[in-house]
Amino acid sequence: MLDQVVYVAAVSVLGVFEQAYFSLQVIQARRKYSVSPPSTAGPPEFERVFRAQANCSEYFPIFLTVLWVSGIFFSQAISSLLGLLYLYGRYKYFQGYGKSALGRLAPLYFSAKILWALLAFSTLGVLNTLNQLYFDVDFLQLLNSVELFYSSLKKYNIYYTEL
Ligand SMILES: CCCCC/C=C\C\C=C/C=C/C=C/[C@@H]1O[C@H]1CCCC(=O)O
Ligand SMILES: N[C@@H](CCC(=O)N[C@@H](CS)C(=O)NCC(=O)O)C(=O)O
Repeated sequence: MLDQVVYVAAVSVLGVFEQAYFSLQVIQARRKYSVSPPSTAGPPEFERVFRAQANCSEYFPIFLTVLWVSGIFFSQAISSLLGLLYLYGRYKYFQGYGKSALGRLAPLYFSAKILWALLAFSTLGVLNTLNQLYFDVDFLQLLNSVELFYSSLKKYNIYYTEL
C-alpha cells in the first residue's frame, strides 16, 4: 500500500521545502528593502520576489491535488516524475521573476503545461475507477494488456492465462 504512494509523498515533502525556501526569500527581501507588514508595496525588486512567492503559493494546492489524484488513480511513476519537473519549473519561475517580470514567463508556461497534464491524468484515472466500479470496465488495464500484446507475444500469453 505505502509503496504505491511513497514517491508521490517524497515529491510533496520536497515541494513543502521549496515553499519554505520561497517564504524565507520574501522575509529576507522585506528586511533588505525595509518593507514591513502589512505593507506589500516597495521597489520592483521586492514586489517581484513577493509576487513570485504568492503565485507559487496559490498554485500549490492545485499542484498537490492533481499530483496525488493522478498518483493514486493513474500512475505513481508518471505523477511523481511530472511532480519533480513541476517543482523544477517553479524554482526557475521564482528565480526568473526575481530578475525580471519577463523572466517568469517561460518557466510559468512550462509548469502550467505540467499542471494540465497532471489534471488530464487525474481525470482519466478517476473516470477509470468509476468505470470499474459501475460498469466493470478497466480502461487502464485494457490499455496495459494492449501494450503487453505489442511488446511481446510471449508476455501477452502469460498475462492472458493469468486473467
Ligand atoms: C491546471 C490549471 C492550470 C492553469 C494555468 C493556466 C494558465 C497559466 C499559464 C500561462 C499564462 C500566462 C499569461 C501571461 C500573460 O501575459 C501576461 C499578461 C501581461 C499583460 C501585460 O503585461 O500587459
Ligand atoms: N494571481 C495571478 C493569477 C494568474 C497567473 O498565474 N498569472 C501569471 C501569468 S501573467 C503570473 O505570473 N502572474 C504574476 C503574479 O502572480 O505576480 C495573477 O495575478 O497574475
